[in-house]
Amino acid sequence: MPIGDTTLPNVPEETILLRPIGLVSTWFPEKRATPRQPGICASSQGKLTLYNSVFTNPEHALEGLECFSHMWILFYFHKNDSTHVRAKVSPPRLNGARTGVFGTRSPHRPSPIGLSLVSIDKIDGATVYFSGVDMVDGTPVIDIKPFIPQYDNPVHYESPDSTTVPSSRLMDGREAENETPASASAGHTDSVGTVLSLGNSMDRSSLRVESRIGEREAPDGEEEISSPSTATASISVQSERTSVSPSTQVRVPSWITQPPVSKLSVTFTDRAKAQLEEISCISGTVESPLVSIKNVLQEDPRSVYLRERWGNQFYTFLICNLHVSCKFNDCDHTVAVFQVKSAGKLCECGQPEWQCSVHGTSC
Ligand SMILES: C[S@@+](CC[C@H](N)C(=O)[O-])C[C@H]1O[C@@H](n2cnc3c(N)ncnc32)[C@H](O)[C@@H]1O
Repeated sequence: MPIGDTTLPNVPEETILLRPIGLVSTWFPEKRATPRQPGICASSQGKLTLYNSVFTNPEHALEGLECFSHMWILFYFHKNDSTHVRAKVSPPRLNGARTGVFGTRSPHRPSPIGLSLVSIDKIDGATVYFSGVDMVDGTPVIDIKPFIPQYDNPVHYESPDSTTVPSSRLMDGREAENETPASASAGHTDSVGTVLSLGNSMDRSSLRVESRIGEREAPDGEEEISSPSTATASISVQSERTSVSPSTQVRVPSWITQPPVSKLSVTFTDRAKAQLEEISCISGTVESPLVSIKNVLQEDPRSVYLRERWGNQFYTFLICNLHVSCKFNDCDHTVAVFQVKSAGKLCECGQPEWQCSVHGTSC
């Protein structure tokens, strides 16, 4: 087909049918307070169970995936309320500024497909257990693919032994082997012109971070009127290795590296702590939910609309078997958890009862 010809043969403009391969189970029954990217709750676990209908033996399709530490999940934003998609969205971390939907990771897009990089914990039959969750419970999965830094990372280079590239931090905060410097750039940012060493002796790569005004990712797609941001920044990945070509420069806007909104400080009242401890006696799983609650709240899960319209408001959400109530204080960038109630027991299999379809109410 000639370049520029926008008509594709045999692909009707509005009807590409895709078949989900399975569903994910996560701790987040609602969109509200679901982490905006997998790295926010890097240790929060989810699982993907393949449908029997896709393959007669779905576990066969997973053979070989266990050799990889991470995988991409492509999923369908099935809980989007509106079918009306706008060209510009207001990501919460852009603090009200609008930007083009394709310049964001907003769920509100013409083809509502999500893309998350997660860490593979275990594969058991037709189920993949993973860490790093930004999906609502029950989200349909369209596809999964192994994460291959040699393919997926623009800073591709040949290492001397061709398989060993330096270990460094991935976006989900875990250590991973076979990772190249660019994906390690998140979280290693500094002010204008700072050169950051990745600290590995093998490739001696360094990051030059040139950023001006700060903003950051994590859109929720809400449309609100506000002044557009003109902030720009670039991250140049520089390497002393000769095999790295100029095309390895990676650029992101400064709202990824330096958000205009600060992280919140999360506190628990004594009452909330006591309630958590009490629930922990029942479920025995409080430590991770506690960490997850903190991680969710410090990133401010509210939409810009909620934040601007309702200011220092009470906010409640569900996480695992917990119903959490808190209060934001936007003046001092704090959020206090004042109540944690049980939102149902945990099933004997360790999942919240609302989530367990196998055991249901019998346990
Ligand atoms: C900002 S998106 C990012 C998803 C993915 N990492 C990406 O970049 O494409 C994550 C947010 O989408 C929303 N979300 C998650 N699962 C969803 C679903 N099944 N339907 C609708 N919205 C969903 C939640 O509000 C979550 O915080």
